Amino acid sequence: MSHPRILGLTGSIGMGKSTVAEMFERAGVPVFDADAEVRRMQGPNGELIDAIEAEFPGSTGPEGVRREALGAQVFADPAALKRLEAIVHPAVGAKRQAFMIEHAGAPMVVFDIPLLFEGSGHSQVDSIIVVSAPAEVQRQRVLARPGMTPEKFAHILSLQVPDAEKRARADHVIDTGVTLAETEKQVRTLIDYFSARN
Ligand SMILES: CC(C)(COP(=O)(O)OP(=O)(O)OC[C@H]1O[C@@H](n2cnc3c(N)ncnc32)[C@H](O)[C@@H]1O)[C@@H](O)C(=O)NCCC(=O)NCCS
Ligand SMILES: Nc1ncnc2c1ncn2[C@@H]1O[C@H](COP(=O)(O)OP(=O)(O)OP(=O)(O)O)[C@@H](O)[C@H]1O
Repeated sequence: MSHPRILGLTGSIGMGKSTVAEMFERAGVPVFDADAEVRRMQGPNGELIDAIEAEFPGSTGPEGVRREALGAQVFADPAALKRLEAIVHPAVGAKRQAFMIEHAGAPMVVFDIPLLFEGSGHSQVDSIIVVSAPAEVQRQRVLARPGMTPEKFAHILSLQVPDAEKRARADHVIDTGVTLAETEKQVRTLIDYFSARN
């Protein structure tokens, strides 16, 4: 059976992936937001709470996963991060399957996958779209976020595939170092391009 063309949307921290995903959504393209699914499943009464509490005692509470505390633990310890991913990633896969069934009739869908290159995401998509801006723009955006420090930023960057490599492996790059209107125009152009190919 044919399925909608799957556009995998990715980019490093602060490159504007969420903003661009919203632009696709506004244009009528269904978007699967892996991060949002994770947050839901890790939130109050989320289906992953018990498994995460069992593996990382004390990491959850009435509000669900204590994200800052768990993040501090797993981002400092690659083996712990692997154990968390082993709980989270299969659950995300199941949600994605349900999304595809729901939107089986659409010409194209977007998978918003922060870690497309870091994980196995690239094998699940038909085309890879990378959002990218100059490193200095990225740095300013991320450091403007509450609770972010230059050290934290450097560490998260070290866990991610470098922007240059992402761009090299992309089928299409969306420039987010420009105005929102210019970026939105690039999104429209891509949608037209994929519409014409269906
Ligand atoms: C540890 C958690 C609870 C921390 O949550 P918190 O809200 O503080 O941070 P957030 O999720 O926004 O991540 C911050 C930055 O780290 C990056 N990041 C998140 N998980 C990973 C990972 N497994 N490997 C590398 N980078 C990661 C994100 O892309 C983002 O740029 C959360 O990141 C998590 O559960 N991660 C493991 C699950 C996972 O792989 N999620 C990615 C989407 S499927
Ligand atoms: N042309 C542009 N395209 C996208 N974002 C832009 C642009 N110009 C300014 N911005 C701003 O940059 C920020 C990008 O943040 P956004 O949350 O979209 O990044 P992200 O890549 O999803 O981050 P993370 O991976 O950390 O979750 C937003 O505040 C957005 O308004």
